[in-house]
Order: sequence, then structure tokens, then C-alpha cells
Amino acid sequence: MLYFIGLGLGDCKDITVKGLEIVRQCSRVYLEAYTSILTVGKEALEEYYGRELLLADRDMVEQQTDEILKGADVSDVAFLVVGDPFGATTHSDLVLRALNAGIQYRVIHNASIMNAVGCCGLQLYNFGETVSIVFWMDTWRPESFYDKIKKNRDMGLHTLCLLPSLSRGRKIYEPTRYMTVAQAAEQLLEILQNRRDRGEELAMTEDTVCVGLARVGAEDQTIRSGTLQELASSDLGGPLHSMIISGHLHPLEVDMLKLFSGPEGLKTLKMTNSSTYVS
Ligand SMILES: C[S@@+](CC[C@H](N)C(=O)[O-])C[C@H]1O[C@@H](n2cnc3c(N)ncnc32)[C@H](O)[C@@H]1O
Repeated sequence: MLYFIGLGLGDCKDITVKGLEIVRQCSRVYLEAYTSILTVGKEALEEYYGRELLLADRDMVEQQTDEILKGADVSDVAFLVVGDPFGATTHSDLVLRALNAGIQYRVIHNASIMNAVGCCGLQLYNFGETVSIVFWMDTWRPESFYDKIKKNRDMGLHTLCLLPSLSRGRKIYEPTRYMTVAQAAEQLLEILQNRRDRGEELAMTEDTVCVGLARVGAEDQTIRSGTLQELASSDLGGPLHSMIISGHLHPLEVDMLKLFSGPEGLKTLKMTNSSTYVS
């Protein structure tokens, strides 16, 4: 049996009881190490689970699948994924390859960033398509995520933006580079300026209400609501970060966001339903 086991978002203890029992009885346990991370690191997981973990980077999962599947028809193998195995991650290819090789599989679910973002008070019902923001390079500066945000906002929907965390390779579990909420907000501000220069009708402005979320589920989880401009100069600490661009805001959502509006006096500002702050 191949078990896909979600680890949750916070630390080693977020694995479910069912997941932990399976990890302890499997013959091999792989830790998927490229779509997300737990900041506690591999060693802490190994100590808590009482098992050695084999790192599975993108190359292994996509090109050396046989190594993961070896013997899973006659013994149990676990494949651990941070968050939920099917939350903003697709391991369908591994599922299909397992079935093709005559290997059964089971999924042990856990919390995902896709649902945990509800902690900021924005209703999950009111979210549109999730987008992934990418690191810009000198000559490669795609803006397609902005167009998706625009589609969502045109329908009054919030947008969850996942921010990249790039792992250096197989032997290194911690990402060497991750995008902060401030960097994502800066990229969006630049796109807004580009689109304004082109005379386009904008999806949002510098004053649109956004939410930055860092290390959701961990002890030091940090949530910050503010305008896009304000988030561009925020510092939410270490990885991982996500950001939400609000759509139409229900009064209850506004009340919740005010809880996270920071020390700089934003609490004296009122948010309107048009998703902008007014003084
Ligand atoms: C490709 S998704 C993988 C999601 C994972 N399978 C899950 O179900 O949560 C990884 C992205 O989700 C976001 N993310 C994951 N965990 C997070 C956390 N604890 N706090 C904030 N953002 C997080 C980050 O933007 C990160 O780069």
C-alpha cells in the first residue's frame, strides 16, 4: 500500500494520530521536499516520528518514481506531504503510476493552506481561483497572476496568492529562497503602474485591502491586514508566506480583518465594503 500522508502546517505534532500510526509501521517513509516545508525541519520530524525519513525532491518524484514504488505491492510505503497531499499540490501522477503498477493507495488528509487561510476571517466561500506568484528575473517578468486576480475581483471574489519557496536540492530541506508578502506586494504595485501607463482599467489600487499570512498554524503565526501599499513595507518574519487580495468584503469580514490591522493606527481607519480603507 502507498500511503499519502498530510503533515499539516505547523510542526511535527500536526500529523494526525492515524497518520503517525501508519508512519511508524511502514517499511520506508519518504518526505516530499519541494512543494512546501515545515520550518521545524527533517531532523525534528524524524525524532518525533521515531523514523528515518528519505527526502523525495522533484526529480525523484517525477523521474525516479520506481524507487518510491519499489515493494509497495507487498509492504507499506508512506509519502509525507506538508499540508494536505492534495491541497495546492498535485500528486495525481504518483497515484496513477502506483495504480498502473498494481499498487493500492490511501490518503490521510490534514489541514492545508487552502483552508487554513480562513483564520484571517475571510470566508472560504468567497474565494476565486488561487494564483501562484512567481519570482521575477531581469528579463522574465510575467504578469499573468494579476489577470487572474482581476477576474476574481471583477466577480467580487478574494484571491489567495501562494508565494514561491524554492528548495535548493535533494540534500537541503530548508528553502534557500522564499518570497515574502512585501516582495509579492511590490511586484503587484509595479504591475499596477505598468497597467496604468498602458491606460488599462485596473483590477485594484494601492489602497485595496490585502492580507499577509506567515507561518500559518505555527506558534508564531503572523497575520497582517492593510492596503497593498502598506503590505509592501511589512515584515512578517520567516517562511512560509501567503497573501490574499480581497474582493467584496462582508461587514463581518471587515471586523475580523481589523483584528490584524497592525500597530500603526490602522485601527482608527474604517474599511468600506468597496474593499478600500477610508479615514
Ligand atoms: C504549493 S503550496 C503547497 C500546499 C500544501 N500541500 C498545503 O496543503 O498546504 C505551498 C505554498 O503554500 C503557502 N503556504 C504553505 N504553508 C504555509 C503556511 N504555513 N503559512 C503561510 N503560507 C503557507 C506558501 O505560499 C507556499 O509556498
